[in-house]
Amino acid sequence: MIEVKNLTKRFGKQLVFENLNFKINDGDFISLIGPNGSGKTTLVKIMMGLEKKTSGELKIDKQTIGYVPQFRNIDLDYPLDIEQFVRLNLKFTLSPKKRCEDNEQIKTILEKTKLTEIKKRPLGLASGGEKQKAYLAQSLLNDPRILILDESTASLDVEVKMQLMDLVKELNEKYNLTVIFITHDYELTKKYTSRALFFKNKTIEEVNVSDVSEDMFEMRG
Ligand SMILES: Nc1ncnc2c1ncn2[C@@H]1O[C@H](COP(=O)(O)OP(=O)(O)OP(=O)(O)O)[C@@H](O)[C@H]1O
Repeated sequence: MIEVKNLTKRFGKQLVFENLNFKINDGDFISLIGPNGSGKTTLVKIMMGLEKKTSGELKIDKQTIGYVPQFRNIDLDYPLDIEQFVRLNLKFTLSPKKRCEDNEQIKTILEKTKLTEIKKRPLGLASGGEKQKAYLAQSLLNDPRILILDESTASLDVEVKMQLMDLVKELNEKYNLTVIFITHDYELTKKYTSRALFFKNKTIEEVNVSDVSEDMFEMRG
């Protein structure tokens, strides 16, 4: 569970948000929505221990967070294949036992993310959706209990977005994985998430997913 009490963040004199209060339960599929610059990324950075809070409380197990970034294209001549890319975050080891365990873990993750058949494909030649699946697979190393999708579906075709989200939903349901989905996508919010946290007036309020409307995503200013 993640528990936030009166969480406030300032950058110098700039107040990003104040007095955030919410709980996220294990297995929740949460969308984090709000206009540009409202503090979504800052909040997840604080959750991941990459940014300091100014005040308030945050209870979370930092060891168990996986992170999938926004899609960015990768050069055609990128040297690693999909499997090698997924293995990147493994710690180097000389222990044969640990190597065996790592290989098993990678095999399972490639199966979970439906990448087994294309694991030898050079990442640079993979489609946008396949690249995002490779990032998703990499984020599952070390068996995270919380998965943060930071606009991970942006710039993908509609069908590919849905495929990625179907896969994330499957992981959420099968393994009770908690998912926090930062998004500007109104339709994906409605279709996939069960709770929505909305940044408004420098704080957060929970809204019913059925009440989420397009104007909640509008650009600031
Ligand atoms: N390291 C930093 N130093 C100073 N200001 C920052 C820093 N990081 C973010 N900010 C500011 O904090 C505010 C919130 O930014 P943040 O990236 O969290 O918003 P966001 O809701 O994720 O926006 P977007 O939807 O555009 O990604 C912005 O005004 C931003 O300029």
